[in-house]
Amino acid sequence: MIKLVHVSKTFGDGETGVHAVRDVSLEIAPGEIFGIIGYSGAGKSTLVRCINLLERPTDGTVTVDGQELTRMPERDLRAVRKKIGMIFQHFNLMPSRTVAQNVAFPLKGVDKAETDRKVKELLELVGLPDKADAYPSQLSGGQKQRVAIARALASGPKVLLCDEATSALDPQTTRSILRLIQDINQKTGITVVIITHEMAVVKDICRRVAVMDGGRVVEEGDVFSIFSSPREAVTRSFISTTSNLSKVEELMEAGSPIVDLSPGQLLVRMTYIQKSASEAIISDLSRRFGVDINIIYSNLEVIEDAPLGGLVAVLGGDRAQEALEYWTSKNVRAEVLKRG
Ligand SMILES: Nc1ncnc2c1ncn2[C@@H]1O[C@H](COP(=O)(O)OP(=O)(O)OP(=O)(O)O)[C@@H](O)[C@H]1O
Repeated sequence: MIKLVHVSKTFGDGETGVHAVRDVSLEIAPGEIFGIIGYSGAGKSTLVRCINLLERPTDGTVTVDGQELTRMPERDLRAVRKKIGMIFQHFNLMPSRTVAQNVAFPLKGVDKAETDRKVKELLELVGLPDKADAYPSQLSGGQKQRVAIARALASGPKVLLCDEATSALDPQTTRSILRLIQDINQKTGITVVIITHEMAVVKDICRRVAVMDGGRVVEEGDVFSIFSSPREAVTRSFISTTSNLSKVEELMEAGSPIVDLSPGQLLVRMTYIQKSASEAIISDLSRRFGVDINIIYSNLEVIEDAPLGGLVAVLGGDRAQEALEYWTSKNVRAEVLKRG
């Protein structure tokens, strides 16, 4: 649905030029929810604005739904942009217009009866059927984003670009907006691109993710693989924000008594590395090898129907080392952090 080939965007030129996006190639399939994550300044917003040519790339090609946008003159892009809806962190609603008028904005030229029908349908879809006559100032942040989503969908787009769409919202409202986007994706098959600096958002809703750093995509893959086997330091640092498993290093540095070991004990971090890993693995290990497992941190959840995450634990018993090897054979990565 979306194909970027060697896309670069430089603002200004010469020594003062800013290379916001550098040689990015990506393919996003129809109906997929794709995440682009990166720290502030990584180039995410610029890249997403290249998808609808709000920014014209300095180099490379952008193809959406089979049409190469980078070859089109500006006047032809207006029609193409109707296929690409966009929502923003600060909603960008028109304050002097009602909710219904905001949603109807992209429907200019459509007759009144059809516009009214469409607006009603969209407000029902986003769960705000009773807010048609309200003004944006009378709405909560989550409700404003729902209106913005309805407006973005009014022209019947095939792609929805979400630029930090939940960054101004509290965690509970974030979840409800992500559920709504997921619901719309499932009902309509719309392709969704989510720009975010929050790994929790990626984990919650995306099937695949690209990690951006310094204008480049440094790592890309399905969410389970990226979480279980990150290659780049920047990816690991994002993942650590959604897990407490790296906190054990802080305990070790601080010399905490929690990580003092008796002779023969092992301090281990285990993480699932493949979807085939089984959740019964801990009790199984304990029974099979007679090891005591004292869990210090655990962070387990289910992504794509497979357990993801792991735990930090102290293993004790004569067969602790053997038990570790058994874990490894069960698609679990086991790192020994300290030996007693
Ligand atoms: N119109 C512009 N003119 C000049 N430089 C720009 C322009 N837009 C973005 N930049 C620069 O390009 C780089 C990437 O910015 P961009 O907004 O794409 O990053 P981002 O990852 O979306 O960060 P944030 O989440 O903070 O918006 C930054 O160094 C920024 O200052």
